[in-house]
Amino acid sequence: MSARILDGKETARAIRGELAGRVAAVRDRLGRPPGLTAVLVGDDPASGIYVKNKEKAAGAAGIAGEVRRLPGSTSEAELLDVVDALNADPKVDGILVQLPLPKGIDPDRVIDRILPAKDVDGFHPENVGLLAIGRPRFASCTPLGVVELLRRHGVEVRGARAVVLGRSNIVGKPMAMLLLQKGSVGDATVTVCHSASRDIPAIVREADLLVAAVGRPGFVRGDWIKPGAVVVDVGIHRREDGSLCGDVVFEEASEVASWITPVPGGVGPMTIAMLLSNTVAAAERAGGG
Ligand SMILES: Nc1nc(=O)c2c([nH]1)NC[C@@H]1CN(c3ccc(C(=O)N[C@@H](CCC(=O)O)C(=O)O)cc3)C=[N+]21
Repeated sequence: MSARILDGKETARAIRGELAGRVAAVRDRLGRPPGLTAVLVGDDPASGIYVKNKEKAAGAAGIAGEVRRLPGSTSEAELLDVVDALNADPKVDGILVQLPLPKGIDPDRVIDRILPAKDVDGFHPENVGLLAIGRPRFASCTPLGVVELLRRHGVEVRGARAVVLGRSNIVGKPMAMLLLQKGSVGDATVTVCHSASRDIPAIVREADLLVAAVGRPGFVRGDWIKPGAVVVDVGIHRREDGSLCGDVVFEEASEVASWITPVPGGVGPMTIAMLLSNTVAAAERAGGG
C-alpha cells in the first residue's frame, strides 16, 4: 500500500463543524434552525440505514432533520401531496425523496414536483440545467462530495485527464459536469465511460483521476490504474460476510495510486456532508437572505 487515503469520514466531520457558525446565523435571522425533511417510501433496509445516518448527521450539525416514513403501498398521488405540503412548509428548507421509489411511482414526476429552491439533492431538472451551464445552485451531493474531498486534500484537478465510469443522472453525469466546470474544482479533461464503451481498461489507463461509479463490486483492477493516479470509488456493495467494498479492488489499486478513497469512509460520508451543506445554503436563501 503506497497510496495516501482520501479520508471522507474525517473530512465530513470537519465540514459539519464548519457549518455550525452558519447554522447559528440562520437561527438568529429566522428564529429556527435550518430544516431538512427526508421522505422514505417503503421499508428497503439499505435505504432505512442511509436515512438514519442522514438524520444523525443533521442533528450533529444543529439542523432540524426529520424523516417522513410512508408505507410501501403509498400511491404516486399521495406522495405528490406530501411533496406539495413540504414545498409549502416554511420550516422546511430542504426536501429529499429517497430513491429508489417503489414500482408504480414515477421518480421523474416526484422530483419535478419538488420546489427547485428546496431540492437539496440537486436532482430537479432546473438545478441540473444550472449546473450544466456553469451556474451551479444545488449540485448532486455525491459528485459535490468528491470534488470537495479532492479540494481539501490539495489534489489538483485542473488540466488532469479525468475518467468517470458511469453515466447515471445522480452520479456519473453531474460528476463529469463538475469536473468540467471552469474554475477551482474543475478544469479537467473529462471522459465518461458506460456500458457501450469499448476497451474501458485502455481508457482508464490514461486517467490521472478516476471516478468509479459503475455499481459493480471489484470492477476496476489494479493493473488498469496509471501509476500515481488519483482513484475515487463511489461504489458501495455489501459482501456475503457483511463487510463493505467498492467498485475498485482497493488492495490492488492502492499499490499503484497516489491517492485513493476507502469504502466505507470515503465518498459516502461526504455525500451526507454535502446534503447538510446544501440544506444550510437553502436556509440562508430562505426569506430573502
Ligand atoms: N434522494 C436520494 N439521495 C441520496 O443521496 C441517496 C438516495 N436517494 N438513495 C440512496 C443513495 C445512497 N446514499 C448513500 C449515502 C451515504 C452513504 C454512507 O454514509 N456510507 C458509509 C457507510 C454506511 C454503511 O455502513 O452502510 C460509508 O461509505 O462510509 C452511503 C450511501 C445516498 N443516496
